[in-house]
Amino acid sequence: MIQVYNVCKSYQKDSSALDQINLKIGKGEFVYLTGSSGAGKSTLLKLLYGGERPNRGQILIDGRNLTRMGARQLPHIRRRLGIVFQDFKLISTRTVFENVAFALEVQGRKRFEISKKVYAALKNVGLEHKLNRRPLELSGGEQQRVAVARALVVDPIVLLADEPTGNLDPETTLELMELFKGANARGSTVVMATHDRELIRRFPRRVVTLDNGRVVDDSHV
Ligand SMILES: Nc1ncnc2c1ncn2[C@@H]1O[C@H](COP(=O)(O)OP(=O)(O)OP(=O)(O)O)[C@@H](O)[C@H]1O
Repeated sequence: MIQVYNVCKSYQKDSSALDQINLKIGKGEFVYLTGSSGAGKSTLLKLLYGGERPNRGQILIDGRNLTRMGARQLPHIRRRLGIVFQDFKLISTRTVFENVAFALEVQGRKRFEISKKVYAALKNVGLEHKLNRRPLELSGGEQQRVAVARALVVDPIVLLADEPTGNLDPETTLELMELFKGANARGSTVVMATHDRELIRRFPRRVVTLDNGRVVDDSHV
């Protein structure tokens, strides 16, 4: 589902965020990306959804080469991905409902279907009673759950999540992991960046460890 070949990324001339990354992630896998702060986890996720472009190398998602796609083609593949950003990226002028609905509107889904799916996605994260609120009226953890609902509502082929449990209490973290496991069981390939060793211990899966922009370990725990 995800193929990364010899990928290098530098933001500045003399330092590299990612150096010669090679990675294959099969359809339906659940992979943690881990490593210390600055190791390159967010950068790798950004490359996987086309938010940044590599300086060298190729990235294929579902057989399609992201690195060869122009600005016009990229949104087509992105619509099939679910992305949970580290800073949520919710639209502050829109309600919770509208934020989640947006992902389906760009797919051209019918109104009735959108309402049904958005309500179900918000119920899934326990926020159906806040659908008319705006993001800034919610706590950090609630905003994160809206971001998760928005990512899952499209039944993504790939779910990319950057520290999705960062602002959550232990109980909500477990609930979120159940949501991710559910999406994975329904066929989404999951790649999740996390620092949380305890989480990995509780839900053991494949772990790719980055250090200084390189893959230093790739194992199943
Ligand atoms: N927009 C940017 N401009 C310049 N350098 C950047 C930029 N984004 C990241 N970097 C650098 O790239 C390297 C990798 O950063 P990245 O954010 O991918 O790490 P990370 O493993 O996700 O860290 P964290 O766990 O703290 O989120 C770091 O050295 C960082 O300073």
